[in-house]
Formats: sequence, C-alpha cells, structure tokens
Amino acid sequence: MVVLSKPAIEQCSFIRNCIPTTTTFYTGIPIIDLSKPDSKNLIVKACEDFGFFKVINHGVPRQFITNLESEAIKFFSLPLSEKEKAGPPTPMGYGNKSIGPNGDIGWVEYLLLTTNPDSCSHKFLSVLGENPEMFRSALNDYILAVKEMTCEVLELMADGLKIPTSNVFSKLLKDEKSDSVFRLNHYPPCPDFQALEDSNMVGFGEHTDPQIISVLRSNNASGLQISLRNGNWISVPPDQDSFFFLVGDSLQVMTNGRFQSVRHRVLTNSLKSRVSMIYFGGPPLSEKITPLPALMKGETSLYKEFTWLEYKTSAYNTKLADNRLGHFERIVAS
Ligand SMILES: C=C1C[C@]23C[C@@]1(O)CC[C@H]2[C@@]12CC[C@H](O)[C@@](C)(C(=O)O1)[C@H]2[C@@H]3C(=O)O
Ligand SMILES: O=C(O)CCC(=O)C(=O)O
Ligand SMILES: [Fe+2]
Repeated sequence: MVVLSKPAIEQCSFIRNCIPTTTTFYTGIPIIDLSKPDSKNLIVKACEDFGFFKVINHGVPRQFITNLESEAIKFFSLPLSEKEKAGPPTPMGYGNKSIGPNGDIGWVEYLLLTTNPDSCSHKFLSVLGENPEMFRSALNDYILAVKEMTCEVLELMADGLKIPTSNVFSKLLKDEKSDSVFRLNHYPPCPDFQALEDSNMVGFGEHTDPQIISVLRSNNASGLQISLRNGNWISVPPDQDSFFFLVGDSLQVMTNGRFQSVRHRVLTNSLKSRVSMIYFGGPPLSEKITPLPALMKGETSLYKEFTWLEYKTSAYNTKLADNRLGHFERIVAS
C-alpha cells in the first residue's frame, strides 16, 4: 500500500480543488475512415475547415503501436542521468522542459529523432536502456508503418484536390532524402500544481508545425487542444486507437492557403501521464516549397519562394508561438 506523506495529501486536495472534474471535449472533429470510399473528399473538407482530422481503420498494426509505447515508457522511466546521455537536443536527442533553441519551456520531456534508420540520431538509442536493439526495432517498425499510412492519406488528399499526379505530396516523404522527424513526448502528471499555476506553464505551448503533415498518436490521456478558425481553443478527446493528422505550414503554402496549418498545444493538469508519438512528414532540404500549379487557377502565390532548408533555418530562429510563415508572405496588391 502507498502511504501518502502530508504534503502529498495536501497536493491531492489542491488537485481536487483545481482540476475541473470534467473536461469538455469537442465532438465535431472530422473522422476519416480509410476503409470508406468517400474518404478523399472528407479529407479535403477537414483540411479546409480544421487543418485537423482523426483517422480510423488505418491499418497500422496494434502491436507496433503498443511495442513502441512500452519502449517509450521504459525509456522515460530511466533515471534522469541515463536519459541525459542522449541529450541535450541539438536539435535531435533527449530534452527536458526546454523546447527548441529560443527559451521555450514546457512541462514535457522528449526524444527527437530523424526518421532515417541509418542516420546518426538513432545513435542516441545505443547509449540507453538495457536493450537498445528492441527500442530501435520498435521505432523502425512503427515509423515505416505510419509513413506508409500517411502516404496513403496524402495520395487520397491529392486525389480529393483533383491534382493529376496523386503522389505529389507522398513522393516528398518517400524520397530517401526526406527530412522527416519523429518525436516521443512524455508529459508527467503535475507534482507541483502551484508552480505550474504561478508560471502559467503548459505541457507544450501553442504553435503550428512547420512540415507538410504531422501524424500524432497518444495514449488515452487528455491534453491536446487545437485552435478553431474562429480562434476558440477546443479539447481533443484522446483516442489511443486512432491517429490525428495536423496540416503543417508547408502544406499551407503548397495549397496556396486553401489549407491552413492548425495551431495546437498540450495542457498539463491531468493526473495521468501523457505519452505521444508524432511523425512529422517533411520534404528533402533542397525542395522548393511553393503552391502547386494544379491548384493555381489564375491566382498568384501568397508566398515568396523558399526551400525547405530556408524555412527550417528560419523556423529554428523563432519562438514556438511565432507566426513562422509571416516572414514568407508576399504582399499581394488588391
Ligand atoms: C521553438 C522551436 C521548437 C521547434 C523549433 C522551434 O524553433 C520552432 C518550431 C518547433 C517545432 C514544432 C514541431 C515539432 O515538434 C518540431 C520538432 C519542429 O520541427 O518544429 C519543433 C522544434 C523542436 O522542438 O526542435
Ligand atoms: O504531444 C502532443 O500531443 C503534441 C506535441 C506537438 O505538438 C509537437 O511535438 O509538435
Ligand atoms: Fe506540434
């Protein structure tokens, strides 16, 4: 039996007083069933209306998901000194509370990796845990299966947009030089609510993702919120069996603003640990990010021309909440 010390009991009463007993979950999130024939049009509609949707019947083996989740839990349960052997994040590697290079702080620890199995960021794994090979293989299985499912969704999206080359997005992720990233996040339950209250700390502050598409899976702990087009924040009901897709800044540019990247954040006040795993599908560094000609019916581009390397370099000089695309918007005379 666990006997709580007095301060811990006090914390519990604080928790009881401060946590709303019910989180109001938004029930209108678009759900895309990949086994249904109308999914391509629903994907386009969801990207236009929300920049966000949930995918079910995705075909990613449950075993790959549970294996990686249990490896992630094992990793995050290691002593801090062990985890720190894989840090600091530069930007790949283990990070704790500090997000990115510009002073953002969150109630989160994480592991950021490149997705190429041969690339050096997986070297971080070899310094960790009792069986780094199991972690490596769980990661490779998961990333491969999620990438395949993501490409299927991107091809449906291109079809839905009536773009004649349906691999226009997926080929960027499939390219061997694709600059895709993988992230494991762990949001521990808050031990010190007062500190969190005082500092207004959140799990992961509001932002948009710079890549083409982000594919997020979490355990059944709440926390994720997205901003609707009217600026209202809504709580996303967690669903450990589904994947959430988020439109990134690069897809916003490639669709000349028809899709908009979704602002999102993670709040901390759950009593439960949240573990999330996110695949950020990005293009090769040299790729020009520009509106697709097939979508430009006489319009002009809303954005200056830039490569993914230029955008990424600029993004790494911004704070999390900044409007990163702002620097690349073209002033269009009306
Ligand atoms: C504050 C930052 C963290 C971030 C790099 C940045 O300077 C701005 C973009 C951030 C973000 C958001 C999505 C992904 O989690 C991420 C890996 C990415 O590609 O851009 C993070 C960056 C990071 O944590 O290094
Ligand atoms: O952990 C989450 O659920 C979301 C995290 C996120 O938005 C990110 O890592 O970019
Ligand atoms: Fe994000």
